[in-house]
Amino acid sequence: MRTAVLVEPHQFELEDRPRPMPAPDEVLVAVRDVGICGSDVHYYEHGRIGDYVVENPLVLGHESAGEVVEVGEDVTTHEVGDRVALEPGVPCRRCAHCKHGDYHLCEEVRFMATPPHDGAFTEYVSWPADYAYELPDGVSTTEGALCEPLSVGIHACRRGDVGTGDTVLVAGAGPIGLLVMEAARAAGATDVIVTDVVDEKLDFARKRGADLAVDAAAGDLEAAVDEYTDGAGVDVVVEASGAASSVQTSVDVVRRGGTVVLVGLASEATVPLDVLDIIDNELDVLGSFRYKNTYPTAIDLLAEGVVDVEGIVEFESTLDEVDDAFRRAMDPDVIKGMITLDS
Ligand SMILES: NC(=O)C1=CN([C@@H]2O[C@H](COP(=O)(O)OP(=O)(O)OC[C@H]3O[C@@H](n4cnc5c(N)ncnc54)[C@H](O)[C@@H]3O)[C@@H](O)[C@H]2O)C=CC1
Ligand SMILES: CC(=O)[C@H](N)C(=O)O
Repeated sequence: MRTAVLVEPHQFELEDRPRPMPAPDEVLVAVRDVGICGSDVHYYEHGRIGDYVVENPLVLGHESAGEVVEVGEDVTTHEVGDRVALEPGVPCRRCAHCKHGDYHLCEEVRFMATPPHDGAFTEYVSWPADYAYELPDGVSTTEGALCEPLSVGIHACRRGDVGTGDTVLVAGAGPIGLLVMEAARAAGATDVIVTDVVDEKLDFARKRGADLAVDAAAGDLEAAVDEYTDGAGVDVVVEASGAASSVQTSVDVVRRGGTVVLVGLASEATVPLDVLDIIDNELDVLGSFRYKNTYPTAIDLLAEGVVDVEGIVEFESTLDEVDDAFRRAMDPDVIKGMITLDS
């Protein structure tokens, strides 16, 4: 099977690898769509993300969906021909976190495209059946692949307890921020303010229904939020830019008693933060890491037409064009690229 392998930064090789055999509890999936995530681009450019270093050739891609072509002997839940979205992180199922229900915090998780685990830029993936979610008619495999970043948005909104009538500020209009916006609307937020520092991203957010889109670099964000909320501040901020300065700004624009959810991975591990602001205003400042139990929700929201994810895809390429696709995805103005396969 054709597989795009990152052999060193900025260099993919298309290899012919043996097709995997499904284990008894797995399904073999012919991959149809794989999103290019910011983390894939980061590994492509730098060969590492923090402590995760690409020491051996790695298959990238963790936002994937496809069609079941074979089922393991113990699998009773799936049939050949089912279209499925693959949840890319499979936990150990035995540790305290797994037993507590926080399987996304499992330290033994096997997460696609995170060294040393291969991802989905390949023709076939064999994956545990219970992490392969059937897509109903009407939900495309492109949407199935985008259940992954949508899940990040759903989990962040659950962490922030976003609810009916809330005003939510989303910092960063990349794919994650835009899908946080979708998840916040689905959770009942009536007002969504989006910030970015790139005009094209702000325009894109406006076109996708942001009530207010503000340039965070222009220096008047707090005033803009004050004006929009009559001085109250927003109920929830979801920080999805990863910009260090945006962490303090998030604390500045949330209302007293409100919640700040940190999703963006700040490039500097320590960021300045006025702790008195947090105490005096009794803020909840929470981390949000990946997701748990979100795929069924994401698929329901897509089936009901409550969220739009395909609208963030700006280009599609084939596996043979993976190098070009990654070069294109490196453009800061581009939101999302997809690799499509037709094996
Ligand atoms: N916690 C988690 O589980 C996950 C975290 N992430 C992180 O979430 C962040 C967002 O991911 P993507 O949307 O893929 O990244 P992205 O880089 O495509 O989007 C970030 C956006 O923030 C904008 N930005 C930069 N500085 C800003 C500022 N000061 N204020 C407002 N916006 C600003 C950029 O122009 C860009 O549009 C990244 O840091 C990523 O590593 C991504 C997936 C999962
Ligand atoms: C941080 C990322 O972008 C990636 N989706 C991951 O969950 O590791």
